[in-house]
Amino acid sequence: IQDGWFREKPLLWPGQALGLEIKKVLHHETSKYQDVLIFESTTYGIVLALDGVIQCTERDEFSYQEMITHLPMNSHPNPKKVLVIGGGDGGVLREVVKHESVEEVILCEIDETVINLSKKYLPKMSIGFNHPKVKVNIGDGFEFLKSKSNQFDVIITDSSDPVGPAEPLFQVKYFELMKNALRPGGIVTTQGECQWLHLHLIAEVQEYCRSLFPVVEYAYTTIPTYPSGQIGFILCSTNPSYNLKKPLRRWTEEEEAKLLKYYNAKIHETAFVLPQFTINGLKELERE
Ligand SMILES: NCCCN[C@H]1CC[C@H](N)CC1
Repeated sequence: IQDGWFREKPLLWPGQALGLEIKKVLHHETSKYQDVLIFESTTYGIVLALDGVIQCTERDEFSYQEMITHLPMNSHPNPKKVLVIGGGDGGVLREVVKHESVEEVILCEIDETVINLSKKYLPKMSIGFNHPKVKVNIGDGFEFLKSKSNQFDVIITDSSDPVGPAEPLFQVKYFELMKNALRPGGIVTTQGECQWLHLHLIAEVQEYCRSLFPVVEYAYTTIPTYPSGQIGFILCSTNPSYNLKKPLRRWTEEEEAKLLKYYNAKIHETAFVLPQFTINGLKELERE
């Protein structure tokens, strides 16, 4: 923070940094795991930053929360039991319970401070915690999964970046644990970083996911306050017949207008359409 601006730490995006003008700093503390900053910006509403990296802003969070949730959920025929790893701001929970089929959603977040501060300062996201179908478990998602098998239809890993507390959530062992925790026909989706910045990481994660799942796809969404204005998702399906790229289920256009601000059945499909540099880049990296 300097002269009234927050400048993002170039954690995994060297040489660039998004700036947001600060109206008021609301809270700043060091939790057990990370530096937690919440400030009111002049143009993006309230902002949550962890270790100097923007996690969500009120103005554009819906893009990420809706896409990371509805891409897998609408690719599954009847998702009843859902697990969210991370997601301490509550935004993904708010989206998961929009699906009638859901009977229970468990959220496993390592840092309780993030949940408590989201409940205090991010009510439009933390509203996700106030639903009867929601159960919260404070702990390490990696450890949580070790004792789970054949339990979930969809697992969503809504994590920060692979530096700091979320680092283990990008390793092959973690994907093996998620696969084991899925019911037959289950689907996994993880925060998959950005095609403008992280093709190496995307190629590496896709490679070991392909050794575990018959279907592995990368999709992305546009979101102004994430590095390079985009964020991707890696989706893995245990059922080879699922074509993740077309929604198996969908809301009507009227329902979409009422329920959603970013996702819809058409954008579900276009999210998987990649620019040539990404197609070429991932192919070259796979050959290495
Ligand atoms: N619900 C919080 C989403 C966190 N997602 C990540 C935050 C940090 C970004 N560099 C990448 C996405």
